[in-house]
Amino acid sequence: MSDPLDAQIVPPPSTSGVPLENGGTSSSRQEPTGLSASSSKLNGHVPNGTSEQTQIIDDDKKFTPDLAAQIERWGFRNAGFNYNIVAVFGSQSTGKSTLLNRLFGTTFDVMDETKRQQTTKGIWMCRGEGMGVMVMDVEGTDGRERGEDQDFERKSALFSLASSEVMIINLWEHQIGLYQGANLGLLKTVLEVNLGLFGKRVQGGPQSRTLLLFVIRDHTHVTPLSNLQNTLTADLTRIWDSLLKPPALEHTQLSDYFDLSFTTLPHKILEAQRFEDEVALLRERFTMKGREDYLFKDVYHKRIPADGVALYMEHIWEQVQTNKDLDLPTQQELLAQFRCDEISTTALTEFNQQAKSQKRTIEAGRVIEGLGGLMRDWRDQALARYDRDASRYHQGVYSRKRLDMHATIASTLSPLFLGQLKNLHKACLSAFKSALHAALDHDGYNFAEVVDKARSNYETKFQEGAKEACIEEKEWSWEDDMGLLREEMANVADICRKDETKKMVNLIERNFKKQISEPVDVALNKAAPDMWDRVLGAFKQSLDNAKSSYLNKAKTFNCTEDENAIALWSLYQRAWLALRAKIDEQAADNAILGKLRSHFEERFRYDDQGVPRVWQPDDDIDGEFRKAKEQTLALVPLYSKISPVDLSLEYTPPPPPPNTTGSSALEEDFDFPSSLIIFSESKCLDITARFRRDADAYYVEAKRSTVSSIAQVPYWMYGVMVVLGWNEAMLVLFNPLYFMMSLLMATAAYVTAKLGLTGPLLQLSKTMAGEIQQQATNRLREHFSQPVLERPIHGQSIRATTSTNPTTTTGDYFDTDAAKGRAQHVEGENSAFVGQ
Ligand SMILES: Nc1nc2c(ncn2[C@@H]2O[C@H](COP(=O)(O)OP(=O)(O)OP(=O)(O)O)[C@@H](O)[C@H]2O)c(=O)[nH]1
Repeated sequence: MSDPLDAQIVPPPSTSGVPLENGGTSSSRQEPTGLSASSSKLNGHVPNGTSEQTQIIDDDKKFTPDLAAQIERWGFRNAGFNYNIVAVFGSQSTGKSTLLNRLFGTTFDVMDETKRQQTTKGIWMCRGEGMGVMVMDVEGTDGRERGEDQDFERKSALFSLASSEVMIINLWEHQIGLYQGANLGLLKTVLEVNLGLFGKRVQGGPQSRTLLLFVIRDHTHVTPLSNLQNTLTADLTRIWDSLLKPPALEHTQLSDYFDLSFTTLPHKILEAQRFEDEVALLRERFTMKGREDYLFKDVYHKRIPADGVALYMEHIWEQVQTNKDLDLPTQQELLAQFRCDEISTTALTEFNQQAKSQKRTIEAGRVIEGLGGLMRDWRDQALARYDRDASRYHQGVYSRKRLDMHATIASTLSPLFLGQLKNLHKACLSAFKSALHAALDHDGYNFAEVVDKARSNYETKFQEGAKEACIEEKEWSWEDDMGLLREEMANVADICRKDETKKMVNLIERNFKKQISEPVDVALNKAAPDMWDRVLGAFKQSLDNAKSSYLNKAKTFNCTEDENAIALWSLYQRAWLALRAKIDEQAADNAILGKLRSHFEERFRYDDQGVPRVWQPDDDIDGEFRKAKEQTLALVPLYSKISPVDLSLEYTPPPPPPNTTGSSALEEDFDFPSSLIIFSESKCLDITARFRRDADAYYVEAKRSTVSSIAQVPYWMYGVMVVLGWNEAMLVLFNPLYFMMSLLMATAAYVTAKLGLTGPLLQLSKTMAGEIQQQATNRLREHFSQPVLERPIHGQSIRATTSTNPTTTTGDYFDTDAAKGRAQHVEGENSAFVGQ
């Protein structure tokens, strides 16, 4: 018999002697040459467990619950089929136990010579010493203790036949030929129960045979073995023929079920040595597998794995006890089911612990590296454990239970696989996002390339991880998850693309604003009829630049034509609004008034060469004022609307592309025609009025400046001063004190000049003088800004509403003529003041 696990079974240690009756040992008793070696060779895979005997069926016909444990103690737990069972059958006190102890080194009790009463009650079992044999000592038949009760005899025969490979029939030589003495009744029982037991299987051909080994004791050599053998064979055949067989078995032969073997042993006491020698030779037939007359042939084996023997025997005995039909195949199947379940449960317990160890990690959302390998290991280990123990049982049951076990394993591992897929999915998606953002943080990326690279990278990672974890290729699948991941990555890329497109448009818009800022400032600050031509020219130029930079970048974004159309449309709108914002900045109230004022000043306060004018009393201030004012006021309508002189420069925004609804917030607010108007009509009037007030103030100031020039000190006054101050000068020159002081001052002036301090001193003096002048001017202005009526001036009064400060004017606007009249009043006042 071959078993893949045989090699793992530890060989039993050799023994120096075999136990004799009642547990004694005989060191004098020699094992036949080569026995130890051969038995070790034969049963090397079975550990040499204890030879302690156990009563498997007691006097009350009860089966022991301890057999399984005992078999394990004997070391047969993992022996598989590498064991043999032998039973002995025969009349009471015919030396059965003695024979077994001698043959197998067992420790069965032997009858006490002095009492001559039954020793073996029920059925006992013991492990053969140094060999993988379970030996059954069956209660003797014809026992006076059981009297006419042959029930146990029958049952024990049935039980022995169902379990053992070799049944030793033990009988005295002198019993042969006698009906009772030769145990013919016993033999009849054996054959009868055999029919009931194995008869059913004859229809399909006998599958298991049993060896009946006749051991003829106290052989005197008077009758040769061959004669005894013939007699016994004839008796058996006769009994077989006389049996009432079921019709289907009518023509079956004894040899269909049994092999017969015969041997003799001399008298144990009279020929002690020969007895021992013969026993040793017989023992070799049990232990030396290579011998031709080896007794434990494979064909006799009942094919019950060692770990199931106890259970099998228990079931058999239960059936026998309840007088039920003993159907061995069914029993074997039942046993297989029971044992396969047990083995599977044991294997699954360890498997479940292994699977549970990784469950938490998966539930925590982490990906377990090499989970597939782990799961494969757990599964294979569990199946291997199951195969090792269960494959020896009924093949149908074994395969069926294996499938069940496989399904259980798959269903236990499935949540781990699904969890791993989920975690893998999440991890890949998040890594994809990070990779995308990391790549986009660098300048000069190609969006399409970045997305393709990241997508293929994480698709491959997911695929590899999923494939690795998918250990049930037929039942589990990951392709749907892969599809989902692809979709989600596409969505992420799409969102990212839109964000990046927005960023790009914003950047282009910023650049656009920078580009148009200066040309617009320059054009609007220098008002000219072609002012808008220059603004729109710069706008179009910048817009073309913006469009080409968008299209260049958009190529790498894989944008569709529609998306490009929408983005460009939005860009045009934003560009136009940016231009409008820039214009609004330049056309704000104060800014536009400033522009008008400076335009007016350029023309009114400076001459044609750009030199500031010093108004002389005979200058045509009114004419210049009117001219400059009209020219400036002509700018207001120019500023009020964007309208180029060259119509080709007119800008018309492109129509919105189809399907743009909701795509841009600008769409609803954007009204291009009204955006061309910078000032409304009322605003124009307002600006005009405000400018006029400013211009009037300039006019008044110009007029006043002529008065100031008239008020200058005449040159002859200096001559008068010299004449009148002559005496004082002489006084200084001729007075030593004054002279010394003058000399000191002159020296100080010289030193100052030499030290280069003249400049700072002059500057200081100038500043001081300027400050004094300023103070004086302010005082004078304050004085003149009071209503004339409040001042002690003769002459006629003027209206109290006038003021020199244009910004504080609160009265009605007055036109040029009114200003002229008012200036004349002021002029009169100033003359009066100077006169004073
Ligand atoms: N004449 C003779 N006596 C033997 C032989 N072998 C054993 N005996 C004796 O027969 C007696 C019964 O021996 P057991 O071995 O107890 O016989 P048994 O058949 O096991 O007896 P039970 O278990 O009571 O049925 C003992 O006194 C033995 O010494 C033998 O070969 N020849």
